Amino acid sequence: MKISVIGTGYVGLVTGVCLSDIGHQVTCIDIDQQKVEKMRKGISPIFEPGLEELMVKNIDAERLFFTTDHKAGFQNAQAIYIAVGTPQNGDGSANLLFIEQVAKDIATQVTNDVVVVTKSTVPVGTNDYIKKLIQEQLVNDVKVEVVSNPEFLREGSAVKDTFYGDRIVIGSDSETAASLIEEVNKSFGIPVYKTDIRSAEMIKYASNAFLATKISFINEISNICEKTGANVEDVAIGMGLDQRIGNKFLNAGIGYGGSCFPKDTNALVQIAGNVEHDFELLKSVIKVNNDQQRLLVDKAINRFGTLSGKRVAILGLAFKPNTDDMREAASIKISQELVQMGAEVVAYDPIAMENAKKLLPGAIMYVNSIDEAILNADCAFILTEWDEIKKIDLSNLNNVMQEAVLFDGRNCFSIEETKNVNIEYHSIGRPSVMKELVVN
Ligand SMILES: NC(=O)C1=CN([C@@H]2O[C@H](COP(=O)(O)OP(=O)(O)OC[C@H]3O[C@@H](n4cnc5c(N)ncnc54)[C@H](O)[C@@H]3O)[C@@H](O)[C@H]2O)C=CC1
Ligand SMILES: O=C(O)[C@H]1O[C@H](OP(=O)(O)OP(=O)(O)OC[C@H]2O[C@@H](n3ccc(=O)[nH]c3=O)[C@H](O)[C@@H]2O)[C@H](O)[C@@H](O)[C@@H]1O
Repeated sequence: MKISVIGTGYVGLVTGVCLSDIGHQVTCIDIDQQKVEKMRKGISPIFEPGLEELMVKNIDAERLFFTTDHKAGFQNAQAIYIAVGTPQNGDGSANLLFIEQVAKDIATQVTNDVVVVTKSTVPVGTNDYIKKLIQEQLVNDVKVEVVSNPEFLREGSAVKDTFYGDRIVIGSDSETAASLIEEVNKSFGIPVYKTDIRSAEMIKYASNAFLATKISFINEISNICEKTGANVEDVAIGMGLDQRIGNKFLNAGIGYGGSCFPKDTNALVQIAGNVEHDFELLKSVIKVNNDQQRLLVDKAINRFGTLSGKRVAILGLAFKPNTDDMREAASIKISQELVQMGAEVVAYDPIAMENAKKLLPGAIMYVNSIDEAILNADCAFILTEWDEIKKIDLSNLNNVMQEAVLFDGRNCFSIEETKNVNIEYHSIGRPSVMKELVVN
């Protein structure tokens, strides 16, 4: 089938590439000329495992194309996917400016009957609004149907999630349009759940809000564990053995970040507010998350009294491993606080440093390895659980750091192994390990 995808970010590019890989003729459209030129050469503008290989394969097979020209990109397409950003407005609501522009692009430049598929995360009722905008501005005599097809992929495993996702949700008021999109996805072999448009839109927000709730819940439990002497990892394992609870998304840490949980939870509070529903539970989830992002800094202040003049190594900057995305990463707030307190901050991330430089305070020093970051440091903060960071040689810390004090926001190490190498180790929801004094 001939398909167009508008927007080549984490969702649009992965969707376009994977649809081409299952045999469709896909044209990806973006307004960013530089990005398009890169992608034409088979270079991915984002770091996403496995993506570039598939791009090259499908460009070579002449199934995958890139353009900045909407009209050319829409030519003969049976489905046009919308995958542009829906960032957060100042009040927390979703900003639909990119969506509105795309609706205009479609209305004015489509020349054949088409099904418009919304992948972007949009508030309940937005697909009806998109349909209205398109109908109002339509230039040619063509039939346009609208389908909601929310995306559930995770950054860092986006390609895998697209091929092996748990479900594909298709929301439509047209059986023909829904069937066409089911057909597009057939080769993925993933269970399809068809529903009405508004329910599909709500499934996306409810899913992200529920996952965020799970994280804030375990983070609250972790704070109580710290005060009562329990170990949150054992608690999470014990809880997760109950299949009604499940063992996923119970990793306590420094709170959720990323381009979606923070913005989508805020947007759902707004969506609820618009129909006079005060979503108290979700507001608490958001508050718990904001507080959790401060936790490591508080622990460090308790330990050192002041961080002024201390050399602090930050290991990991991205909001999660295997991505270069820095949007709403906990490292932003944490590094700002450290710099404000007068700490000398040295940071390392295997992939996200270039993006980090655009968002983090100018005073931060960036280095190219963990070893350089921890050299002579008074303490180290672990903010992202990259494999490389989980493999640090703990036994060497006493030799290279000023003081071997670790504040681990991702529980990368067991309490036992940190005791064995005699370092000071503060983690989340688990007892702190203090250094034993060795008397000669
Ligand atoms: N990032 C993620 O992991 C996920 C994101 N989502 C949702 O998917 C949507 C897209 O998210 P991302 O891929 O992260 O966005 P992004 O911000 O990475 O990419 C959006 C792209 O759209 C392009 N664009 C903007 N206006 C355009 C126009 N008129 N014509 C053509 N291209 C245009 C931009 O240049 C940019 O390349 C959002 O609604 C997000 O909430 C949903 C699931 C996962
Ligand atoms: O709508 C979206 O954009 C996407 O948002 C999340 O995906 P993503 O943000 O890429 O990454 P996650 O793996 O969900 O992690 C989000 C944040 O939660 C944190 N997290 C996750 C799991 C956990 O147990 N504990 C925890 O603190 C991670 O460190 C990270 O900061 C959802 O998992 C996807 O299903 C959804 O499509």
